[in-house]
Amino acid sequence: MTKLWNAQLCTALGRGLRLQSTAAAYFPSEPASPVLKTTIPGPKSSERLAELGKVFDNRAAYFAANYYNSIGNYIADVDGNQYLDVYAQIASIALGYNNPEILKTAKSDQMANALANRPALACFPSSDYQQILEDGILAAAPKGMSKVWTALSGSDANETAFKAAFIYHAAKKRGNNTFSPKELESVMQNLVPGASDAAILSFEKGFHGRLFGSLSTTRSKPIHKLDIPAFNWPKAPFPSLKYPLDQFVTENKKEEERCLAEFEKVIQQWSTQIAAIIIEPIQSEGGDNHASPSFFQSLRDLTLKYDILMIVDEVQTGVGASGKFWAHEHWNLTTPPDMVTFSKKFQAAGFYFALPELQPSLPFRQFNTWCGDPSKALIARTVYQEISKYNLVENAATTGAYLYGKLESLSGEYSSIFNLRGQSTGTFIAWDMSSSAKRDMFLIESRKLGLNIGGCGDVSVRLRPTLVFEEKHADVLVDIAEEALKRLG
Ligand SMILES: O=C(O)CCC(=O)C(=O)O
Ligand SMILES: NCCCC(=O)O
Repeated sequence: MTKLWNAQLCTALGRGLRLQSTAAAYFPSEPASPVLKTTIPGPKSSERLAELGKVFDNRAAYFAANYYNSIGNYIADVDGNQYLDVYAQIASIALGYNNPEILKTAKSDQMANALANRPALACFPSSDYQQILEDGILAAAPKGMSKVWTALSGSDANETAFKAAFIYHAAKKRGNNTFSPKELESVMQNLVPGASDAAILSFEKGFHGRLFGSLSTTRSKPIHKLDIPAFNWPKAPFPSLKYPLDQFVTENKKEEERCLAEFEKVIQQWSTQIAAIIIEPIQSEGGDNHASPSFFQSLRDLTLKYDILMIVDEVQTGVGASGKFWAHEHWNLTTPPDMVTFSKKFQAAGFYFALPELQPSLPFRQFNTWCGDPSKALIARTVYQEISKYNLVENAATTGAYLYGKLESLSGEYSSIFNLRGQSTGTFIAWDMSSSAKRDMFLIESRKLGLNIGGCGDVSVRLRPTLVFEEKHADVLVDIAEEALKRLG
């Protein structure tokens, strides 16, 4: 009895301690608050950026970082300043800077071997690649998916998913694996029937990358797309919800119904086959736009009705920050999506799938020299294992709920921040400000106060901290945000 009680107490304490102190356990010397040694940007940062700018376009740079001195949730710059980082390399640092377990993996023999002898994976895979995948990327696979194709970036993950969708539909139409002479000849002229005129449908304000195919599905900002040739592919509206959600239930339901009706109309009227739709669970670059689980369920139903594949782009939402490992788990779909793409916090990129037919009938069709990178798959394995060991998805959910509560109070006090969103999506929280200029000023003032924070859409501020972001970090974030708001007046 005593033994059992002790065991239960230890488990409960261990869990509590883990939830409270993972950052402290990993990073005993993480600062308690930002360290500011110079004005921001500091003189060395400006000098470094000016030098780098002579050979590399760094006009988007915020400051010159010092990654040796960055630790946990704090990023350092070359002037010795340390900022609480709630942008985390555009949502891409899962376990904090210089995480000891990531460093251990980085310094392992297996990593050295993978880096020194980078394989052309499809032709010469190493004997341990399956195990690396099974213990990491595949162990994390969304429900219903047991296969993966690894890629090089989020854009590449999406584009390889598009290719799988086109090849899948063409094979289905053809009914066999024999290509006609006309197909073989026309494809070399970039013409149908060898080249496909099928399309990928995406949503207004969606962001799916910047390569040629993925850019055609990106609809967030004109500046990304200007001057680049684009496919003539369809788009459908994404709901524009009103906040707070509980005050606009009827309006928001109507808005989602409008978007679904429009979506179905686009499908019915499009003149060529729509091979797949691609959608983010929370549109990120385009402004942190949310929709309800029932909206996504209805989309899924419509894709099944019209024999269109559903690709869920979890490049930014995946790997824990939404309070679920995969954000689409919030929807409880009756039928899983056909493909789920990933990158960012996993460092490795690619797409998961279930249907065996999403693998082309022949090799060298879905192919390039690298087909991913075992060194990144090793990092993904450590990311997954550490997330599991320390319940970091749960940490994102509970810290997010705490942070949301504090921000809700702040938005009650300061009318300059509104449309707070992300109430039950972990630390995936955002809000709007009255104009782009105001939002940009807020980001700059926050940085001057030691908070590295990012924007999205035209007027939104988005939070993308690591998975080892805890309540003590949330307190620092909210204090600085309040001070920045006061300074803006
Ligand atoms: O800002 C984002 O959400 C996406 C970042 C990115 O991949 C890009 O801008 O190309
Ligand atoms: N989508 C680009 C994000 C870069 C930035 O504004 O920080």
